[in-house]
Amino acid sequence: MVERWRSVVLLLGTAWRVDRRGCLVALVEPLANVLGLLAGLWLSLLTTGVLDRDPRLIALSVAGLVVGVTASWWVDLSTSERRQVLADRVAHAFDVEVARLCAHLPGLDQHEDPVVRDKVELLRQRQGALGRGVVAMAMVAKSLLGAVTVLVLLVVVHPVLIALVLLALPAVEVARRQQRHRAAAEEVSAAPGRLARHLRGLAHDRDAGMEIRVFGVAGEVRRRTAEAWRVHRAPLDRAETRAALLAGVRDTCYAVGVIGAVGLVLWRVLRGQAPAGDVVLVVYLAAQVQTAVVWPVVSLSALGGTLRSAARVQWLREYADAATRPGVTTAPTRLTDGIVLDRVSFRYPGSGQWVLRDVSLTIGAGSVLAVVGENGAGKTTLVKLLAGLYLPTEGRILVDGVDLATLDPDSWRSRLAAAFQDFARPELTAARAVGIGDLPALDDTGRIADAMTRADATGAVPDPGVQLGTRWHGVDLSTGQWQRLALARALMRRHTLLRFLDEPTASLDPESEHALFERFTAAAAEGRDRGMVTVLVSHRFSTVRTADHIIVLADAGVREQGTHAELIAAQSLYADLYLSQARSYQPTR
Ligand SMILES: Nc1ncnc2c1ncn2[C@@H]1O[C@H](COP(=O)(O)OP(=O)(O)OP(=O)(O)O)[C@@H](O)[C@H]1O
Repeated sequence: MVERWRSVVLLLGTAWRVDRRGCLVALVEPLANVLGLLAGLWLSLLTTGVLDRDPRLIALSVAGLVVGVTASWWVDLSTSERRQVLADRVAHAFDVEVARLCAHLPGLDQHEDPVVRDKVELLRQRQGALGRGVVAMAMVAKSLLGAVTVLVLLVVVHPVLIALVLLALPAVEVARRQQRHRAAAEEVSAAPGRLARHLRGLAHDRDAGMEIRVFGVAGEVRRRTAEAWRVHRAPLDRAETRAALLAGVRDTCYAVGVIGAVGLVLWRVLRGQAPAGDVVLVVYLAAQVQTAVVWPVVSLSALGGTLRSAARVQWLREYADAATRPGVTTAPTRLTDGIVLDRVSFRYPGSGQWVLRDVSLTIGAGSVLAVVGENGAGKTTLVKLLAGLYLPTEGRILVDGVDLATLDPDSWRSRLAAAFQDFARPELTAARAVGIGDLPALDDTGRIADAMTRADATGAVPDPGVQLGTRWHGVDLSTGQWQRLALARALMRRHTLLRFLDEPTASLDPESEHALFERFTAAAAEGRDRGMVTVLVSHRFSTVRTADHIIVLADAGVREQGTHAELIAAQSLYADLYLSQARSYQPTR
C-alpha cells in the first residue's frame, strides 16, 4: 500500500513538474463528465413535461440538456489533445530518468544483472503507460464521480434500484483477478520478449546481416524469432483468455440486473406510481450503471498497471542508490607508487568460473605494462577491473595504496583514457568523434589534429569535418578507419593516470600493431612525470616487446612476467609463443 502511494506521488510530482497546465486540464474533465451524465435527468423531465404539457418544465429541461451536454462535449473535445501532450511530456520525463539511472550505474555488473534488465525492459515497454499516469488518475476521479452521480439518480428513481450495484459488484473481483493474471504474465514473458526483439533486430543490423547471408542462417534466425515470440506471447494470451472468460461471467450477472430494474420501473409506471419520465431515466441509467460500476474498476485496474510501472522506477532508483559505490576518496592527480593487485580473484556475476584467481601484481608508476595471453585468458577482464567497471570478487586493487573500491568512480574514470576492443562508432563529424575523448576539448581543432596525427589517423580520415554515419547522409568508414579514430580518442585526454589499449588493433597486421604500440609507448613518456601507467593488451606476443613489463595471462593467473629480454632468456611459454608467432609472420620464400 505504501508503495502504491509512493507511486502516486511520483506520478503526480513528475506531471506537475513537466506540465502544470496539462494537470489542471486533467482535473476539469471529471467535473464536466458529471454535467454530461445529468442528461438522463433532463431527458426524463422533458418526457414528463411533454406528457403533462408543462411549458416551464419543458423549458427548464431543454436548457439543462443543452448546457450540460454542450459543456461536457466541449471539455471532452478540447482536452483530448492536451491530455496527449501531457502524456507525451510525462513519458519523455520518465524515459530520460530511466536512461539517466541506467547510465549512472557505476559498473557493468549491474547492466548484466538479469533482474535489472527485465525491469528496464518492462519500463521501456510501459513507457506510454507511465506517461498516461496522471490521465489514468483523472479517469479514476472521473469514473468515481460519475458512479456517485449515477447512484444518486438511481436512488431518486427508486431506492431498490441500488440493488443493481450489488449485482454488478462481482466486476470488482473480476477486475482484480484480471489484473493479477496480466501482471504475472508480463513478468514471465519479459525475458523471451527481449530475446524475440533482439533476434528481430538482427534483420536490420548491417553487421549481423553480413554473416547471416554468408552462413545462410536467415531461416534459422526467423525460426528462432518465431519460437521466442511464441514463448513470449503464450502467457500473455493465456492471461487474456482468462480475462475474457471472467468478463463473460461479469457481464451475464449485470445483464440479469438490468432486465430486472427496467421491469420494476415499467411496472410502477403502468400502475401510476411513477412518472413516465422515469422509464426514460432508468433506460438511460441502465447503460450508465454498467459503466458506473465497471469503469471505476477498469480505470483502477489501468491505474494499477501504471502504478506498477512507477514502482519499477522507484525500484530502479533505489537499486541505483544502493549500487552507488561509497567512493569517499577522490582519485589522485599523480601516481607515485603505482597500482597493485593484491590477491585479486574475479568471476562474472552469475558465473561459477574464475576468470582471474589470486592474482598479485605491481604496476609501477610511469611504466608501460603489456598484457598478453591467448583468447579468453582474461586480458579484457583485467582492464575492466583496473577501470573500476567491475569490482574484484576477492582481493583488492590499490591505487597508490588506496583501495580502488573506495575511490569515487567518476573521479577515477576522469583519470582514464582507453581504446577498447569493441570501440564505439560515434556518428558525429570525424573531429568530434575524436574530440569526445576529452569533452571540454570537443571543438579544440588543434588538440584533435594532434591526437589524430599521433594515432596515425590523418591518412585514414583526411577530412576531420566529414560527417560519419549513413543514417545522417554521411560517410561510413572501414573497421580500420574507425579503429584509428578510437585510438586518436584515447590520446585526447590530458592528466590521465591510466591509459589502456585493449586490442583495438585487431584488424592491423602485426608490424602495424607493433608500430602503433611503439607510438603509445612513446606517448607514455609525456605522462611519466605524473606517474601515468600505460597498459597495452594483445594476444600477439610479438608486438609488445618494447613494454617495460610484460605479463602472460593463462589458467586464470599470471603465468609469467618480466621484460621481453628476461622472458626470452627464461625460454619458457612466452619465448615459445613469441618465437612461433614471429616465425609465422615472416614472409615465406
Ligand atoms: N560479461 C561476461 N559474463 C560472463 N563471462 C564473461 C563475460 N565477459 C567475458 N567472460 C568470460 O571471461 C573469460 C575472459 O574473457 P576476456 O574477455 O577477459 O578474455 P580476453 O583475454 O580479453 O580474450 P580475447 O583475447 O579473446 O579478447 C572468457 O572465458 C569469457 O567467456
